[in-house]
Order: sequence, then C-alpha cells, then structure tokens
Amino acid sequence: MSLVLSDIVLTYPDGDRRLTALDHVDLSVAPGEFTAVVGPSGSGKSSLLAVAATLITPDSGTVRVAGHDVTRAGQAARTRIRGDHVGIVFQQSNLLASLTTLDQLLVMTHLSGGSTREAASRARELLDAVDLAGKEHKRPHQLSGGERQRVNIARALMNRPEVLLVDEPTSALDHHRGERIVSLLADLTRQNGLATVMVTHDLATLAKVDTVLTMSDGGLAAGDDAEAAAAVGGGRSPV
Ligand SMILES: Nc1ncnc2c1ncn2[C@@H]1O[C@H](COP(=O)(O)OP(=O)(O)OP(=O)(O)O)[C@@H](O)[C@H]1O
Repeated sequence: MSLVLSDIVLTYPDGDRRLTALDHVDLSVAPGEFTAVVGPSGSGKSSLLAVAATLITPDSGTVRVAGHDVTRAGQAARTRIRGDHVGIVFQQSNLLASLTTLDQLLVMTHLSGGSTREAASRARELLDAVDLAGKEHKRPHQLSGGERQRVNIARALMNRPEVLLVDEPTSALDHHRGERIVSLLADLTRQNGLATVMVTHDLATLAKVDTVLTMSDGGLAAGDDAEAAAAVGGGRSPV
C-alpha cells in the first residue's frame, strides 16, 4: 500500500473542550487505486487530507506514506517525505501569477534541489500528458479554469509522487470541464501507479473512481453511490 492511515484520531481545541474531527479512521490506498471521499460539510474530509498530506499530526494513530512512518518522523523528515512522495492538488488553483506554465512546474524541482535538465524534460512530458503542450509560456491569467487546474495536477506530479491528494478538483469548473479533470486524474492514477485520494461533492465523478468512501461525523466507511448521495446532502445535484 502506498498510503496507510491506521486508527487515526484528530481533535481540535473547541473552547474548553476538544472537537473530534477524525474518529478512529482507517484508510489504505494501493498503487494505481483511485479513491473518492464524500461526505457532508464539516464531516472531516479536509482534515483527513491534511493528515494524509502530513501537514497536520494526528493525536493518535499512524500514517505511512510510501513505506515511511510519518507519525514517528521529525519535522524535517516529514517535510522531505512530503516533498518526495506526496503530490497535492488544492481546490482553487494556487499558481504563482507571474510565472509561466513551464516555470510553475520547474519551481518544484528547484525547491527540492533536483537536476534542472531532467526537470525540463519531465515538465514537458507532464504538460503533454495533461494536454497543455503549446501553453508552456502562458501565465495563469491567460489560461482557462480547467487549464489552470491541469497545470496544478501536472505540478503535483513533478517529483514523481506515489500518493496524490486532491481536494475538490471540480468545484471551480463547469460540469464538462469537471468530468475531463476527473477522467484525467483516473488515467494518471493508473498510468503512474499513483495512490490517489480525491475529496469531492461531485457525484457525477464517482463513476471514474475505484473506491468510494463516505465520511460522517469524523468516521470513514465504505459506501456505494446511493449512500454517497445521502452523505453529501440527500442526493442533491452535482455542483
Ligand atoms: N483548525 C481548526 N480548528 C478547530 N476546528 C476545526 C479546524 N478545522 C476544522 N475544524 C472542525 O473540524 C470538523 C471537520 O472539519 P473539516 O474541514 O475537516 O470538514 P470537511 O468535511 O472538509 O468540510 P467541508 O466539506 O465544509 O470543507 C468541523 O467541525 C470543523 O468545524
């Protein structure tokens, strides 16, 4: 398994008490497996992604990323494990306004101290894979929302991660562009043997994933599409 969360408990301060955001959560994602997590607002989905991304340390439980026990690692080791093994795609494109598409990707290698020549060919290969060949020299304001999200995805894959974590990738896109992004994520997951976890409210995208899990009050359970519909709010239309 590329990503294993075992018996995770995460609480936040809440006045003079603690609020339990993740309540004994287990999650395992194999290489090449595309997992979706659905659930109502406040159920703990972002907290789950943040723990898997090694951005927050749970109160208890263990997180293993590409075989590394992150929970026992110090701050520096955790940062290295995240940089080497985890790709993260946020809900809103958070590209740097002044950089070209190509430079958005190259900056990742620069930060991790990798070889520049290899990075340039890796970046071009990825931009080709996300159908952005020819847009290398555009800046974010010259790209559509879907194109910006594809730059985000390519950037997350620059360092060849084993684990890809994606938060609401379709929320800023119309239905057609949203479907294209999720199909792309499904293809990249299989082609690159990624363990992908996607948080989504968009039930139309669930057809493309291997596993659907539902979060409810900090608990995570296997769920079919009907349960998923109920979990995101009584089967309301995809957004
Ligand atoms: N930094 C924080 N401090 C205190 N409480 C928090 C913090 N972050 C989240 N929470 C609480 O933890 C619970 C889980 O929040 P989380 O953001 O993980 O839910 P979510 O399912 O991602 O919600 P949404 O779909 O609205 O983004 C909620 O009750 C939320 O209010």
